[in-house]
Amino acid sequence: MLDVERISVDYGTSRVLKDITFSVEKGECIGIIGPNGSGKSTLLKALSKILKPTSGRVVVCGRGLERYSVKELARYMAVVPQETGIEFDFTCLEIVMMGRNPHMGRFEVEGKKDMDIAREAMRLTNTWHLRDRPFSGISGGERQRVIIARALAQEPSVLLMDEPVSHLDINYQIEILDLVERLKAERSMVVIVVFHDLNLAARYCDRLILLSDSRILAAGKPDEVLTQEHIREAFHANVAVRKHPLTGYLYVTPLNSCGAAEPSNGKTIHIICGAGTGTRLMYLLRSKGYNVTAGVLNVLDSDHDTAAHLNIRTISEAPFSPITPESYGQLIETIKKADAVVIADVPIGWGNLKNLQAVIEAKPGALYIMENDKEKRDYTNGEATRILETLKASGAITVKGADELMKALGTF
Ligand SMILES: Nc1ncnc2c1ncn2[C@@H]1O[C@H](COP(=O)(O)OP(=O)(O)OP(=O)(O)O)[C@@H](O)[C@H]1O
Repeated sequence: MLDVERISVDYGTSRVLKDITFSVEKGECIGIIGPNGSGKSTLLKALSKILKPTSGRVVVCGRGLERYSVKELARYMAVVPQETGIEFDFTCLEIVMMGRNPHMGRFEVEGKKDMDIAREAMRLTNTWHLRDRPFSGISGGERQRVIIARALAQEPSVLLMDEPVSHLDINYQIEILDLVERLKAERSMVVIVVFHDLNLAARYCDRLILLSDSRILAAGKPDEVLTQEHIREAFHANVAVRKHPLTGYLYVTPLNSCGAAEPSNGKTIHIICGAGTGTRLMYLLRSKGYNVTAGVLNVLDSDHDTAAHLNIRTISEAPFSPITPESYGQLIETIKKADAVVIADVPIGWGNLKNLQAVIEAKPGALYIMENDKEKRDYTNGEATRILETLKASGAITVKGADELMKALGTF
């Protein structure tokens, strides 16, 4: 449907896009992502004939872009630009009706069918109530929706959008992107969208193209492209990438430099945690420059996942498996080397009992036990509770939550 064949674009002597190649099928949504200045808008301009590539070509419906007149192309392709550049005082309905121009003959005036299509486009984008308002007198978000309505009124097979929801509030972001997703499926449209928001890109795009340094750094399904490594390379940013527990879509959380930075304050803290009890703690400790170790943790435990994201050395066990003697031995050694040990607010079941026994055996120099106010159920017939009480009696400091622990460590 749309093929991009080795296009390169220069502005003067500077090459902004190098050898870009990809294809898009009907009913597919492709997200173009990348850091500022990586050439996303330039790529959309090259795809829509606003700009002629220095080399390579774009093929739409089996025909080279150069063989389309502007009007002809507009019957296939609609563009929602970043800036509209409309300065004259048209009403919003007039703006949307402009989307019908490519479908009309030279001396034809718009008829009932055109009006019906424009009205429907305005209804879908919730802009019909703005129809008589001057385009220059409405808000940025309203304008963006009117421009999207104009694009829909073109009834395009290919829809190109440059940051279409950047001015929209959260409700309209979702409403417009849901609408585009629906129309893409119903009308078998090709949709290509430039996104700055990586989470929206992951949610709405079938495939992503990550631009960096004028070339395609990665292309594929969102989980193939949105990896920690790719994001670090393209954006120089440290992020955590996970599946959202509610939606199942990937989401990207920026972290500060803690995951990448080398530990800097010379102190090592070992954390005994599990089921998310250590997540915030690991993050806080790493961001304050501590060398952090963790475990024993089962692979698939959310704390294990966090430790991996933050480059925290972890003693790992297979999913749902008990602690082996080897891991237990490693844990004893690790605790002995640490300046302090923190027992996070762990669920006290058989899985963690050996971790607690290791603390008794290894006798850490400093020990902090995190607890909340809730009464905790002990699934070990009281054995884990007895260990915790023994540890408290022998000088462990009890703290409530990660923030209080950080304060306590300030004096450590
Ligand atoms: N008309 C122009 N003349 C010269 N250089 C340009 C022109 N337009 C863009 N550039 C440069 O080309 C590079 C790519 O710009 P482009 O707008 O395509 O990037 P982008 O990825 O869309 O950026 P952003 O995320 O900031 O919107 C930038 O370095 C930009 O300064």
